[in-house]
Amino acid sequence: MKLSYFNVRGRAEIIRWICKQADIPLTDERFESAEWAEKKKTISGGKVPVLFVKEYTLPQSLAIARFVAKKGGLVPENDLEAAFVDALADTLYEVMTEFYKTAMSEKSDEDKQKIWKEEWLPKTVVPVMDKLEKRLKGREWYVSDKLTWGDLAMGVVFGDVKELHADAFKNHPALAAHTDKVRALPKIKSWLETRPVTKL
Ligand SMILES: N[C@@H](CCC(=O)N[C@@H](CS)C(=O)NCC(=O)O)C(=O)O
Repeated sequence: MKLSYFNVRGRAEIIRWICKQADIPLTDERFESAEWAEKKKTISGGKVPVLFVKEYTLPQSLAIARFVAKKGGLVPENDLEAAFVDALADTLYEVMTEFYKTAMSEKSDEDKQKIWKEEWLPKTVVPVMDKLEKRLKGREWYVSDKLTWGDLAMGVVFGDVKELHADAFKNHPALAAHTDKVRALPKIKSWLETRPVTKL
């Protein structure tokens, strides 16, 4: 299978993590923004990420993530638990959509940092962190009694948040510990050490 996306973590990173954790071979095709106009013409739907699988081109990051997670045993067998993982992924997707709105704007880097710190973090991220913190107290994994792709999605998002705004985790010790634990999973740790370094 081949994943095609810009040379950023963005909406593709969760898919890359799932494939690493589940040992699913994946060609991680990346392209630069300058190549996009030409590339876009070749992709029905004109958006990325897409997964090339057999003769198909599968769009939508969360559909792709769920597809590879199922293959890799990272979706709970219990339907209700699986739905809670989906709900968690949707919540994190919404959090990141707010982040990308600013990232893609014409604002200066300085203004973007200010908006993320003073608006996005307190208004969008912290209310979600509060909810996650409550649920995680006394639990090893967020939904199920074993690791799911929802935990990986949390690791992707909150790892980045923690690097940017470590202070925000002072009141969220269970979430901080969960983030560290996910990022210390041997296959994830190795990916973090070797993945291309990109801004987003
Ligand atoms: N809901 C879609 C969103 C896809 C999307 O908007 N992708 C952006 C990059 S993150 C894109 O292709 N932008 C270029 C364009 O629209 O021309 C998903 O999660 O995959």
